[in-house]
Amino acid sequence: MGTTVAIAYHSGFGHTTVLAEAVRDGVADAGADAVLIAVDGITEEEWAALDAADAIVFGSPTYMGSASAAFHVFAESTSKRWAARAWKDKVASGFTVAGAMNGDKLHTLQYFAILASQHGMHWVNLDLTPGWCSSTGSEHDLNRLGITLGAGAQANTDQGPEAVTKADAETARHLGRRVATVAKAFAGVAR
Ligand SMILES: Cc1cc2nc3c(=O)[nH]c(=O)nc-3n(C[C@H](O)[C@H](O)[C@H](O)COP(=O)(O)O)c2cc1C
Repeated sequence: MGTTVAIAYHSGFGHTTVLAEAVRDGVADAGADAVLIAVDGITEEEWAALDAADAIVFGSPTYMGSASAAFHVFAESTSKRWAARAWKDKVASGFTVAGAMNGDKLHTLQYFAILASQHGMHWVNLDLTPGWCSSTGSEHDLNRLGITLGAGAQANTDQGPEAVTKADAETARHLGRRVATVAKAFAGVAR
């Protein structure tokens, strides 16, 4: 059976969905299977897909400096799995988008990393050096926001999903590739 990466995300206005789809494309680039799960309408079949996945990538917009309320509802719904250690040794990572360049999105990624650690999962970082930090850099650079814990994006609040930049989508795609590559290496070793 192939390696499967589940992308468990919430999106209020479509920006996070664009990133989730980019992560999915990166997973496919690495030759693994991706499952997109919108956690605000999660079904029993999708819970089973999360339980079966080798890796879970968490995604949410940054709302009021943290993951959205809908994502937090989902996270709290994982407590029985936490108690059963059901997700122990799965690979994990995360991504977020905010209206501001900073917008406190690091806090959202840190929250995802703590959620993963509560479950005994193995957090995978972005592994991209910061872009857009020299006279030769630009907003078109990969990892233009210079975040390393996961993938971060900025999208104008007065625009729809088309506001997600190519650079940020490519950064999320990179994360998908990296998580899938690590999950493939882990398969049959840690779990
Ligand atoms: C309730 C609410 C809270 C927000 N809080 C923040 C915030 O703390 N920092 C920020 O930069 N943007 C904030 N934003 C803007 C969103 O992060 C931004 O519009 C994001 O792209 C929305 O993603 P989505 O379309 O997937 O929901 C907030 C938006 C809403 C609706």
